[in-house]
Amino acid sequence: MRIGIGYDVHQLVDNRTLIVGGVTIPYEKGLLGHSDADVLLHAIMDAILGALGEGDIGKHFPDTEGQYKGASSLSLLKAVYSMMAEADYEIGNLDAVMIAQAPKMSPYIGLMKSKIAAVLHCDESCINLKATTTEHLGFEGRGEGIAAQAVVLLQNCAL
Ligand SMILES: Nc1ccn([C@@H]2O[C@H](COP(=O)(O)O)[C@@H](O)[C@H]2O)c(=O)n1
Ligand SMILES: C[C@@]1(CO)OP(=O)(O)OP(=O)(O)OC[C@H]1O
Repeated sequence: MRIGIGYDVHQLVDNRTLIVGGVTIPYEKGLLGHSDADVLLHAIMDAILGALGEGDIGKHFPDTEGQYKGASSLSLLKAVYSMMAEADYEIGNLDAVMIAQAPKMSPYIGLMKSKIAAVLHCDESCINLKATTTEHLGFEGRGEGIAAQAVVLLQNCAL
């Protein structure tokens, strides 16, 4: 078994679509990034890459490369899943938290879980997603950005 953690932050700005956990969420702002800036999927990918001892998403999908401009983070997650499967690992369980004053994430968590489970070829019961505000404290609390943290346990499926 191998464990990994991931953490990511993206700024909330005007004129961007808000995509979190592979789901488009109606909101007045969206996250800024080279890719679609899906902060939750970025934290999950970093956790998986960490567990594999493979660095982070910046190493595999550099933001200096045009091919990742506007990239769907679900497609990047598919590439991370391929690395994981190639190394004979499967998801044991994954736990993640989104830190956002707004919007309310709970209505979208079911759909996020189904999209992530489909890409990672695991049962939805292996994935736990949650959200918290910071009670208006800090950059998340001021609505300037959204953060996400993830922890993943990988199991060796060749054993
Ligand atoms: N962006 C968010 C933040 C929170 N939630 C849900 O609300 C609950 C209460 O949040 P607190 O920060 O006041 O603890 C939290 O447990 C989440 O279920 C949310 O959906 N979206
Ligand atoms: C996802 C990548 C893809 O170029 O770009 P960003 O959307 O800017 O996201 P970040 O969390 O800064 O990670 C770096 C890159 O891998």
